[in-house]
Amino acid sequence: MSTTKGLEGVIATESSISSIIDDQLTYVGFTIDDLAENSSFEEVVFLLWNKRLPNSEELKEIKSQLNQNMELPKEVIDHFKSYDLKTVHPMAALRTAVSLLGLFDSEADEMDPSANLRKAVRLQAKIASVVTAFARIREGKEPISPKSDYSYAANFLYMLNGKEPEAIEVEAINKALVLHADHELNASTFTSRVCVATLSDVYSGITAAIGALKGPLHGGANERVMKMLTEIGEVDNAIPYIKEKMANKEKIMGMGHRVYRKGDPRAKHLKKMSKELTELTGQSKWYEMSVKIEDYIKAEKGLPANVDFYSASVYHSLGIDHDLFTPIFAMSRFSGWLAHMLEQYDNNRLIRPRAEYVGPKNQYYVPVEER
Ligand SMILES: CC(=O)SCCNC(=O)CCNC(=O)[C@H](O)C(C)(C)COP(=O)(O)OP(=O)(O)OC[C@H]1O[C@@H](n2cnc3c(N)ncnc32)[C@H](O)[C@@H]1OP(=O)(O)O
Ligand SMILES: O=C([O-])CC(=O)C(=O)O
Repeated sequence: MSTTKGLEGVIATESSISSIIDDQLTYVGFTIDDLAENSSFEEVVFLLWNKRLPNSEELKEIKSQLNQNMELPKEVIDHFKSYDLKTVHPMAALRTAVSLLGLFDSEADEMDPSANLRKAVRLQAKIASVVTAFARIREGKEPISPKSDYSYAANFLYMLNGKEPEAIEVEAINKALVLHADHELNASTFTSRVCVATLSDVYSGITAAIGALKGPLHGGANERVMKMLTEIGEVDNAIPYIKEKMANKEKIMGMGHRVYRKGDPRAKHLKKMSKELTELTGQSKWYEMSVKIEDYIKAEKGLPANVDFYSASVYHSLGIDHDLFTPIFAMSRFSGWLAHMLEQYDNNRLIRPRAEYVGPKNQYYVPVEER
């Protein structure tokens, strides 16, 4: 047997959801550039779950289904209120809340495709409410109900801030959601597929995937990017700071990727938004700092900025708490996880690779009193 550390380059499944070929990302054959410029997040959700774009009736229907399912059970709200949330990371709260939501879903263990699609709608709808309810409750505020005529992105901002969002804010969140929705067999998506390949339920699959996304080598990097930018503080400090990190062999968050070599095609959209929003809010230093870091790491290590890098300054410009950055990623990636789990159920086989044993051999048991 031979091993590939981190399963690099291993083709573990067939999928017709998204593809990365020659640094180009597509969802069901549509380029990410086309979707980022033209589509709504709801349209992308439909695309990933049905593997085709919706017509206008179907788009209206998915929007209304998502809106109608956003309300959370009172028990989830009460659960949040029963903790001292100041010490709780929102990704941990989200992981717990999804598991809890499963207890209120009478179809949680139903396995037929239509039941799984209904659960997908309920889960996708409720995650925006979970993230925003958590954010408000920890500030001592009451959660806000969604508006039936708002888009998914607008409702997220409305439920978070309690005021009508500006068009540019909605556009930024919508685009970020489109860009993060799916990404082939990334670590959290693989986790969700491994979980449901045992024929476990989608709540278990999503809970496992949230755990995988939380880590700093994956979705957790966006929060760390903003921590780094904040530590740097001023544009002139950027390169000395990065040089020191690299001399200490520390990784620069938001840089590098397992699959992309030349560049992450999502990053340019976030970079453009970062420029616009930081200028608009008089905080262009975050964008300028980010560009300096990106150029330096590219020149020194040949590593590209990934999707997490510029999303940090985008969300910061929208006034969003830094520890909510990864939950926003999760909110979008729910759609991809659900698509992959539906695909896995559709053509399932248990995922069970092998390990090459490298531990000691031929040992003899010695009774504990003689050791
Ligand atoms: C949505 C997402 O999940 S995108 C990724 C988000 N994660 C991050 O931004 C965290 C920072 N980046 C990283 O840790 C990595 O680039 C990963 C995890 C994304 C990819 O990792 P891998 O494919 O396993 O690459 P690996 O960690 O083996 O790195 C290969 C080489 O590049 C270097 N490298 C990779 N990323 C970075 C980085 N961000 N900063 C500095 N050096 C880096 C490694 O030190 C290593 O160098 P060496 O060969 O001299 O030892
Ligand atoms: O594909 C990966 O390894 C990580 C990533 O960019 C994502 O999940 O969006």
